[in-house]
Amino acid sequence: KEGIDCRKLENFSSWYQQVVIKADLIELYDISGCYIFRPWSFAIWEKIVEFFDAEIKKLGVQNAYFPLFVSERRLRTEQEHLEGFAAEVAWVTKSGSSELDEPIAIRPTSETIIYPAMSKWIRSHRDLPLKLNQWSNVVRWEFKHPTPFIRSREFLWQEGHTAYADRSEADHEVLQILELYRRVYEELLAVPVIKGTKSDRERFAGGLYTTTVEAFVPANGRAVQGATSHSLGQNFARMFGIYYEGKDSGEKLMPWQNSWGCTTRTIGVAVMVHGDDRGLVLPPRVAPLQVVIIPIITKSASADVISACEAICSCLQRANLRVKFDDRSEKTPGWKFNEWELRGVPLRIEVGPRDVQAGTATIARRDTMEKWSIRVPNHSISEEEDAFAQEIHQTLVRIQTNLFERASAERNARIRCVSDWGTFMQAIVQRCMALTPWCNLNECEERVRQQSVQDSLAYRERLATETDPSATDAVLSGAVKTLCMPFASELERLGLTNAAEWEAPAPEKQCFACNGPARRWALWGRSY
Ligand SMILES: O=C1CCCN[C@@H]1CCCn1cnc2cc(F)c(F)cc2c1=O
Ligand SMILES: [Mg+2]
Repeated sequence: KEGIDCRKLENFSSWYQQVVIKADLIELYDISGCYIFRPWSFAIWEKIVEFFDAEIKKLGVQNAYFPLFVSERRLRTEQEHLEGFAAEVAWVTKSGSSELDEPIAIRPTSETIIYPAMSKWIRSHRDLPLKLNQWSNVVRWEFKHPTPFIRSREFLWQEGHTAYADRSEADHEVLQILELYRRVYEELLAVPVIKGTKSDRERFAGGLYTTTVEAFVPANGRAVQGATSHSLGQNFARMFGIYYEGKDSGEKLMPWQNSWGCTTRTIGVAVMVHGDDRGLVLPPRVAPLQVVIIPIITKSASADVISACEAICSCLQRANLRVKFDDRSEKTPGWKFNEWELRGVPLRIEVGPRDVQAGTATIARRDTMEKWSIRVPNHSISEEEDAFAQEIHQTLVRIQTNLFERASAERNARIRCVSDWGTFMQAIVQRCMALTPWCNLNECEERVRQQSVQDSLAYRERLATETDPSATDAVLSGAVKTLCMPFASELERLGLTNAAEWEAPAPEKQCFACNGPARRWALWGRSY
């Protein structure tokens, strides 16, 4: 199959649609917004699940499974929380040719399914803390343009739902889970994220506060919400009648609840951040295949080359690396090089006749496209085999680190600290994120959203007249919104050293948009 026929930085959306198909991550499907997860992407999700599931079990979370369906009555338990989402709910109204008496919703999230059960299970303080998680699919009938992995009408996720007697324990868990989400992105997917709190406008309205990890796609200048961890306070306990008997007095108390979710959007973010014009670039930690071995066969020396490849393959398999010997005789080495580069395999080992004579092989890194010669072990000496496997493992670690450092440098270069509207809009039209002193008022955020749309349209017009019309499609569409209010520690981690004022802007600081008193530092950007 042919490679990607456009450049990532020239036509990002076409590049992305081609990569997800040609790297065998997904197959298209005849229902809009729905995609088939082929093994190459499902294996990545499995790595994320394996890591996160093990970590939440260390925190005492138990997995359970709740029904896919929820009655209309039950879904409407929480009116205001639903009203904003009603258009996204998918309903079953028939079975066979007969209408159902009552329409049944397909879960878009499971609060209204889980919390009535929780109110039965939580009676005494001894029933707390209750910590449940569900791995499942959910359906949200989005109307915005679908994007594989990033925005789809069905996606896979985990949703955690916990209840605590002690508020501080609940608050602590919110941040523990957020740290796990950071690790999923930064340690598994090599994608840098920024932790912070959502503004009043962006948070989960049914809860108390929302924390988030925010990613960024330099190639198109858009931020992506990576995963969210909410404190619900006692709001849902009140709504669903979840009470328990206090320890000393028999009084009825409400637990403090959290909910947290991470979805298959993770896969799309990694594709967008690391991919290049040759296709997918996979972080070794989640790569379904870490090393592919390719024989360079000539008439004469084929048997020796094949056995040399097989020996290398079994040596690396014994070292628990995910390795494949591509011995297909009907494909040329060149074809195989392109295929495995397109699919993002981190390392390639080539073995030709001269290598067999010299006891060497050629190794090629997918992230830097560097190629060099290495010594292969004498396969009867186990120390040499161990050393070889160790060397390959070290190289994979270097690739993982390089991907994270490269993505971090690119992301950091796209954060502008600004304190007035002009430089704010300049940052935005230059496809950057903007860190600003902000009043933290809802109506101010609303005005920034509206004004930013107008200003970038005006900017687009000016561009169209002054320069070539094509320059205008460089100006992103869509409103600017707050991505998060970064934790002070995050701003230090970003190397923004004047941390002293990061806890809160100095009192004389004014909001960049309305000049009112600045109370927070806010990170803004265009997002998915
Ligand atoms: O984000 C999470 C983490 C996992 C558990 N749920 C929370 C809040 C989900 C917020 N949300 C998000 N989207 C929704 C879409 C709907 F169609 C709908 F009926 C409800 C919702 C909805 O409540
Ligand atoms: Mg939504």
